[in-house]
Amino acid sequence: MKIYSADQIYQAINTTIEKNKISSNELMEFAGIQIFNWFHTRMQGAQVPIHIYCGIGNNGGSGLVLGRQLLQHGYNVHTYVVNFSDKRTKDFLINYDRIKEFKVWPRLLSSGEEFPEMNKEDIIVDAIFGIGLNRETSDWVKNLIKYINASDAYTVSIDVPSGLYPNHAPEDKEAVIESNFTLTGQAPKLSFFLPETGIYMQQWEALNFGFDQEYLQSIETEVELIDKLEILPLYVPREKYAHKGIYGHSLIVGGSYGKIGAVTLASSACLRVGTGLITAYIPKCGYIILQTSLPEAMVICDEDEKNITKIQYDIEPKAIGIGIGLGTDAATVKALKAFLKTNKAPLVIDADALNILAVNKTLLKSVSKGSILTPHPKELERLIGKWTDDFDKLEKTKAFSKKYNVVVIIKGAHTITCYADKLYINNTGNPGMATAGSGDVLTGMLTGLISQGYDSVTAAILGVYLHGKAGDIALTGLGYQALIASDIVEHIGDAYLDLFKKPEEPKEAEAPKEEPKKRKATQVRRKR
Ligand SMILES: NC(=O)C1=CN([C@@H]2O[C@H](COP(=O)(O)OP(=O)(O)OC[C@H]3O[C@@H](n4cnc5c(N)ncnc54)[C@H](OP(=O)(O)O)[C@@H]3O)[C@@H](O)[C@H]2O)[C@@H](O)CC1
Ligand SMILES: Nc1ncnc2c1ncn2[C@@H]1O[C@H](COP(=O)(O)OP(=O)(O)O)[C@@H](O)[C@H]1O
Ligand SMILES: [K+]
Repeated sequence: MKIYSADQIYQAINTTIEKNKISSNELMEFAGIQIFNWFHTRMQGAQVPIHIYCGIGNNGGSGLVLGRQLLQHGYNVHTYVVNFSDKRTKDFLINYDRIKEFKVWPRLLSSGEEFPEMNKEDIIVDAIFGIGLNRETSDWVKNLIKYINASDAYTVSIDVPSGLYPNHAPEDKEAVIESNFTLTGQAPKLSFFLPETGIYMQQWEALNFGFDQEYLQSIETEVELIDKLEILPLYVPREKYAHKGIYGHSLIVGGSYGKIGAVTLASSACLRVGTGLITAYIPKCGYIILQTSLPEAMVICDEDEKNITKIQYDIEPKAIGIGIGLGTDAATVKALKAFLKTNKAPLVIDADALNILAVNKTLLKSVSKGSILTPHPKELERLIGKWTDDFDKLEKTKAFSKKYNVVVIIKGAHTITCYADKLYINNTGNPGMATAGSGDVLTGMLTGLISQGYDSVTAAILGVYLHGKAGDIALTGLGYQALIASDIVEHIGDAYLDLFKKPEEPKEAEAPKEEPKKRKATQVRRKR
């Protein structure tokens, strides 16, 4: 799914209006009705008080359309206008007038006013700011946002949690709505997926706001969200007459005394993802461990007992995963330097190999074409330096990727694959994967995918997706705490099989039950 910038969304709104010869207000009405339908399907007429906070721009206008629709259908609605400016938009004003048809006069909130009384069982709709936010909010609006956050009532934001910019970091972390559910127009925004800004919402859903589809499809975006739909065209099926030689010989270089398990995990993941052959290059101390725990793997031993001191072999690997469990012994650093100068095979560089590169940056020039770097946040910082916020981190990573012509995978809850100016945000995976060795599994998978012939960008996008999906499937029956890295390996097959499962049919709206929906909503609510 494409992720549009705020400018691109405004362009889409303007194009939709011009091309389809509709007014901006008609488009807002359409969006407001979609939001109303979302509520109506879930609430089925329940008389829970709904407090709608509307700004004076078009986000607020959409809130007023929702308010009018809810009133028309007999809901218990309280509307407020957050009067942060006297520059009200035309469509806000049209809808401000129209809600009065229902003999409802929204309460005006401005500096110095008491904030409305609310109960924690109520529902709040946040339509204060949308993507038009362009500067820090005034103190009283910030206080209102803090008041809403402290209310403990279920909060649904329209388009974005107010105070959150789609494409850069908020100046003040307290001046952002903590939303339980964000109903976003057409496609999610970049800030929904970054660790510092994604925390402002628990869930989101993209609603059809009626923007011109043809135009949306024609826009090139820098950012894409990766789900099954994006993955299916990347998958290459196996040939009937295939033999193991076709799917490549992978080499995993790593391990040191006490860290042979990392190589075992990566090698088994590499096999499970489909490599034809696998060899592990390890220090002598790992020989029996590896041959016993993974009989499918071949092993080449370094002459040293505990560390890798020379990377030499007589095989021709199609891809090499390097760095896991490697350590940073002086002899290992020397071996890595010598190896990088002669190696031509694409690399998947992880863990200590990244740390060695970070303190010997000139070595980055010797990294072979088509290589992938897989840093977790600390390793990334060592490579690209400190960043001011997550958006700055992305810019620095892009610059790094371009400078050294490498794919960089920024590991995290939403792992991001960066190649030059493009960012691919992964949407599988779960916090159960924050466990020792899960990164080693990813390294093995990526190596195995390149060996099978996927180019490095495709291998990165596909590998990260399958890794997360395997973790998600493993989670069932295990739970977050018990999931360990070997479980991810064991479910790689299921992650492949899941690609070909039909998507679940959308469930019909449930008939209203005695228990009102809002109870359910309050029970699952977890504000920070
Ligand atoms: N037909 C349509 O157009 C549709 C629009 N839709 C909806 O419109 C939303 C975008 O609307 P929007 O452009 O009016 O911006 P919005 O976020 O409501 O902000 C209002 C204005 O506030 C101002 N301002 C900014 N920062 C400020 C600050 N810190 N403190 C005080 N004032 C501040 C700034 O104006 P300024 O003062 O800079 O001139 C800004 O323009 C979008 O998110 C979606 O929900 C959908 O319903 C689909 C149909
Ligand atoms: N909260 C999370 N949600 C989804 N995936 C996660 C989460 N935390 C970690 N992961 C994934 O687990 C892996 C951890 O990698 P890494 O930190 O290198 O682990 P290790 O060094 O122990 O192998 C990454 O692929 C990362 O994306
Ligand atoms: K909002």
